[in-house]
Amino acid sequence: MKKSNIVLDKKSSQSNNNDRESLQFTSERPLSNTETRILTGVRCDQTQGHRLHSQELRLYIKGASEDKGPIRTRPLFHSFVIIFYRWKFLGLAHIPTIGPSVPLLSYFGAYRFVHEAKDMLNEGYAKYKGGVFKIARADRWLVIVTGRRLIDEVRMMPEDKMSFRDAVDDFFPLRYCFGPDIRENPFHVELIRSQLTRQIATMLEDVRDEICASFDAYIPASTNEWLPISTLSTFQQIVARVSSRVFVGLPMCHDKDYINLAVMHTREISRVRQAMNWLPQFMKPIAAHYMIDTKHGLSIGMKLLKPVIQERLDQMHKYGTDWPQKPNDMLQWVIEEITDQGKNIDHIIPYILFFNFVAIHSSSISFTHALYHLAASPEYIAPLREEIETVVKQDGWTKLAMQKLKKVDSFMRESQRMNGINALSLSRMAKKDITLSDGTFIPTGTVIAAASSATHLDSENYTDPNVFDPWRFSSKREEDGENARHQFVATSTEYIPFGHGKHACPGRFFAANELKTMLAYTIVNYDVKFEGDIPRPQNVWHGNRVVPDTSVNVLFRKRVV
Ligand code: HEM
Repeated sequence: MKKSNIVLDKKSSQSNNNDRESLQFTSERPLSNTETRILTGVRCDQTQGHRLHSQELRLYIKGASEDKGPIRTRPLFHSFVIIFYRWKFLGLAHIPTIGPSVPLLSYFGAYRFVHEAKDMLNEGYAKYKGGVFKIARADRWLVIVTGRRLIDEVRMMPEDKMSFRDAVDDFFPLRYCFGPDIRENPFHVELIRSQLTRQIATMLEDVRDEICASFDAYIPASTNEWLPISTLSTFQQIVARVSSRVFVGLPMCHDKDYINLAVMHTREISRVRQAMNWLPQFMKPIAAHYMIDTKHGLSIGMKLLKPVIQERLDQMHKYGTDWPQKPNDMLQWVIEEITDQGKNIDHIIPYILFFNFVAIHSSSISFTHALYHLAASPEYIAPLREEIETVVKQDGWTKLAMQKLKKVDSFMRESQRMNGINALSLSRMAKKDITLSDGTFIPTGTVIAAASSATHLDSENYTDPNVFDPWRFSSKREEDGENARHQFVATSTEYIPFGHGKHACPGRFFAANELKTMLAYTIVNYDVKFEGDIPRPQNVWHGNRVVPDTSVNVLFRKRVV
């Protein structure tokens, strides 16, 4: 049953000689015993803003306790209630649970979520679509919102009501991995949103150049033999190099130690993040201290990048804001911002490592997902080749050409719909008590997320949702007025692999151009198929993360033109 928010009116307050205080409240609606206990144990102190002796706290809450007399809490019971409910339930008992909801047994639910997240999310979606359900994680409950209306509602909520940053911090404590700057001084989001996105057209030639060089280096295929490639690890390296061309420029993007740092640091952080999800909040700082060697990553980054940064600072000192051959990359933009803020160069490295982290994993997984569809169904190659060759002949490898590649765009979008990188999206933490439009009460501190995989496989949103239809979106784009809505980068309440709303991925415009160029390059230069001609292997779920099965190889052969 969904419960609305509770509004309490203070009726009277009395002090006696023993410094005891008794308060009387009335509530708008009858309360359950659980709610009464939560209020008795936790909330009243905060609501009134002054300290009360809990064992003397007398609450008369209309409906719940009027026939039983005042509720008296005892210190031990009080502490138990605080720990038990604040930590585990946080007033979420009214939200249906997938898996056991009894406090200690909920750990089994958390364990099950690691191995069977797909089944649990599908079950919750099928039962409560249009509403919410909750799933246990070892460290807290996660409330899952479903349906277009609630997704739209979450996307529109301002940061002071539903915080994206606090949710990210909860899922993944950025400060332990990158230091405090990313959280406290998040100028990088605007930098990606404006500078990087605006410069895509200028940068695409470098991107394509780096794609050619890194494919040659990592996929040395010939025309007469099939070369097996372990796709995800290979494309982590390729994406690291291609992105680094834009993030730190030449020659650093060719430096093996730097690329190694970019890939390994990203992998390490993902590994730690998974492990940390098993720990209660209060243990995370302690665990982070032992599990994450932040300083090591930052100090290697500093060792490698310091000479480059110093050289650029010298140029800035000599020439001011512009000089011949001034680098046009993210490192330069971060240096300028940090020097404008009057900070020293130690503050630059965390941002560069963070860019690697957000870009490399997400893009290499997304690319591998799409490549698996291509390898499983080589019949898609001919129409894609035809489109690419026609467009590139006319417009070269430009941003305009990428815009015109509607089939390639549709292929990527469809792959992202069916696979994605995460079964959850739009994570937020409630900063205030909120009642959603379906009547569900979400108490302060609750972490919520939208069920993205289930949304993408809902037949109300997509016809034959479980079928990979590479031209699903390019066909729609042919219809009047539908062109923009079905592009790879377009988000909506039915399409949330990049999130939706204010915090939708700011890097998606760059990512889409990079991934489309990589896919188009693969298609015109190689034939691909699975080793053993197997069908596309099922994705592997690690909790809510969705990755391609890395136990299979894709075979590459240089195309005979
Ligand atoms: C295919 C590749 C990518 C995918 C699937 C992806 C997905 C996402 C998602 C789901 C979010 C959270 C949105 C939300 O919960 O509302 C996000 C946020 C973010 N992404 Fe991406 N991303 C990708 C590539 C990139 C790249 C290449 C960059 C940087 C150049 C980037 C930078 C960011 C940043 C900075 C945020 C946080 C935004 C904020 O703080 O408001 N992403 N991304």
